[in-house]
Amino acid sequence: MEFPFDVDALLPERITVLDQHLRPPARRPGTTTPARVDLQQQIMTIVDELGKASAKAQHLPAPITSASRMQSNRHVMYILKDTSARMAGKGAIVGFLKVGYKKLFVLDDREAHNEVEPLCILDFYIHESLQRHGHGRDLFQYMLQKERVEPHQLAIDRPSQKLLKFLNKHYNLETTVPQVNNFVIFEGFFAHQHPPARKLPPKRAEGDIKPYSSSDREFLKVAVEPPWPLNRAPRRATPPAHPPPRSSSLGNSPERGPLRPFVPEQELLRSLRLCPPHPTARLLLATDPGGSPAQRRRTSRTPAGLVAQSCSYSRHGRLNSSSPNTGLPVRSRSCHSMGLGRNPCTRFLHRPRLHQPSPGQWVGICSTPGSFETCRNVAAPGLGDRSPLSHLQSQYYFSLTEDLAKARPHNGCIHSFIHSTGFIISAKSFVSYF
Ligand SMILES: CC(=O)SCCNC(=O)CCNC(=O)[C@H](O)C(C)(C)COP(=O)(O)OP(=O)(O)OC[C@H]1O[C@@H](n2cnc3c(N)ncnc32)[C@H](O)[C@@H]1OP(=O)(O)O
Repeated sequence: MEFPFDVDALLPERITVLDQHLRPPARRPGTTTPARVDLQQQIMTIVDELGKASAKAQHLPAPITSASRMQSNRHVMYILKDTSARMAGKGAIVGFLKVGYKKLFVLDDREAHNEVEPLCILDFYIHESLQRHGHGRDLFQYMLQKERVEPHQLAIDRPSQKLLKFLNKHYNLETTVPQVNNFVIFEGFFAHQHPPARKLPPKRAEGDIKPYSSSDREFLKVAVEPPWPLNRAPRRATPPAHPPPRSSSLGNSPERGPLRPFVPEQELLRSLRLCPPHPTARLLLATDPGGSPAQRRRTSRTPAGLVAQSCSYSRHGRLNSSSPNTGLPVRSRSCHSMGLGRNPCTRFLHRPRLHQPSPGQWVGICSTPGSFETCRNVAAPGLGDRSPLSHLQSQYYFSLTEDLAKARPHNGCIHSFIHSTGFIISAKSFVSYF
């Protein structure tokens, strides 16, 4: 990739490492030095152009690498310059590799959750005219040495087919450990729990819960795939027919498509709290023995969820049949079809109806796409005990109890799922419930 300025002088080394400051490297002695601000502008132009080229190569609707994203994240970019004779003069850029540490919740091969902070491969691109010439390997190898990591310790953010083949060829990475998020990890990831895959403290204060561990590609999300556990892929020994993010990366592996604005979780939650109840909800609340949402939030036992009765989904595919566990009526009708699915106020309607969870039982919720929270369902009065599982990347509720495998998404309704009792549980209602 060529630029209208002297790339060769701007980046004296074959590989340049950039962090969030995007500082221009020191220039070779004897080189004329333009104003520092101009140099930084040139660096930013390179980063932006590389990001665009990478997005195009990966058929992404928008770049996931840009100067502004670099400045707002603690990512590291390795930029490879073309040092060949044909590029004598202004020089050219061959490609780049972007990495960064991310707090992730990953499943091990026993499907146990592990909170780790591995180095992640976030973006990787070699110019089309120079692919399969070993440049990618040079860059990758340099990064491994600089970051002092082994390939199997890495987590890869939605790798492309080419990258999977690359990792297989150069580093023998083949068998993946299925995940519920967009990240792909390989066998051996848990073999060495020394940094960079450092385990995080098991618990953190409620206020610390943040919607983090999101994939850099999260904001590109548009379509909702069948959620976990429905889309669970078996452990495989060979690279998948489709890129793992779409097949083995479970839960939120969107198809690439047009951009949709991402609503931050806190914003959504704020709006949830401020949002007046849905008119129907008001009606229900008026006759609700459970009292105000605040009261319910402090109650671990709830009366039957009204909408759970009127808007539930039959796992047995019968209309107006009864739930096998509760005897209550269930119908194959989605929240969306009732016009309720995306209304935050439906939390009042989708009253959680767990089958009297026992003290200390874990139940999971997802409050917004791309973030996840869990609450310990405590029998004692008071607020539920928030867990650090907020890092889990799932668009769906799920239960961490023995019912987990039976939990199913509500038909097309991304904010609710069907508990094994047959009741619809809304993530949002759960937030307010606790
Ligand atoms: C987390 C993420 O960043 S996912 C996005 C990864 N980036 C992309 O998919 C963008 C387009 N692809 C590229 O930019 C490059 O192909 C990269 C970065 C994946 C690899 O860089 P390269 O310089 O081509 O790699 P290098 O030459 O060192 O290794 C070649 C090997 O990579 C794999 N590979 C590279 N290109 C291809 C391709 N078109 N088809 C299949 N495999 C490929 C193969 O294993 C290949 O070995 P082979 O030629 O013997 O089959």
